[in-house]
Amino acid sequence: MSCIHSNIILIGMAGAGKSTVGRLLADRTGRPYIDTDDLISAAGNGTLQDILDRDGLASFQALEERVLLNLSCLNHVIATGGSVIYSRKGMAHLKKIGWIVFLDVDLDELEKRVRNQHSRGLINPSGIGFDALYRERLPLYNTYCDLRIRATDLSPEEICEIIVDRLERQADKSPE
Ligand SMILES: Nc1ncnc2c1ncn2[C@@H]1O[C@H](COP(=O)(O)OP(=O)(O)O)[C@@H](O)[C@H]1O
Ligand SMILES: O=C(O)C1=C[C@@H](OP(=O)(O)O)[C@@H](O)[C@H](O)C1
Ligand SMILES: [Mg+2]
Repeated sequence: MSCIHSNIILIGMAGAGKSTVGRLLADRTGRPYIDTDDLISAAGNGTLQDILDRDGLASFQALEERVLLNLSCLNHVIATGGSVIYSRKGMAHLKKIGWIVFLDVDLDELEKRVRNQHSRGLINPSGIGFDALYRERLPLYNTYCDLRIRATDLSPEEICEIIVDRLERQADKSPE
């Protein structure tokens, strides 16, 4: 989908910077900001880890899918949680309503940023380590994205700049 009037949707591993970049990008572009983690928290009455501990993995994933399918906004910046790529229906919906940007950060850097792997509410259906989770998810992020940014050595401002630049180039190409 063209990125001009649609939502800009950030995907990537936990710790990739989706929420940080999302807020910045919303400020820069004047678009409202949504974090699907906040919607899950509100709908599930608790932190993500609380919901996971209380209701279990399948319920969490059903709730996440419901939240994704209920998104009907236009022109927003949407930061997702790292686990969205496990919902085929949810991702099909996101593809329809937005332009999907994958923040691709190397495993070493993610491990430095995500120290609280066991209390962070990570969705890990196969029960594997963080490195294996990264390898399991990488092809999914790559499959679903419209733009991949190799973000390991970039600041949030630089990532934001790349996305804004792409938006502006897209706008230049569109007919009046
Ligand atoms: N580009 C970046 N460079 C360095 N640290 C970053 C960058 N983006 C985010 N961070 C830091 O990484 C951590 C996770 O960021 P966050 O935005 O919550 O990621 P996500 O929403 O993808 O899980 C935070 O401590 C944040 O300050
Ligand atoms: O990667 C994951 O399994 C998850 C990442 C979290 O969001 P962030 O990617 O914003 O950290 C949150 O959605 C949930 O705890 C599951
Ligand atoms: Mg986040």
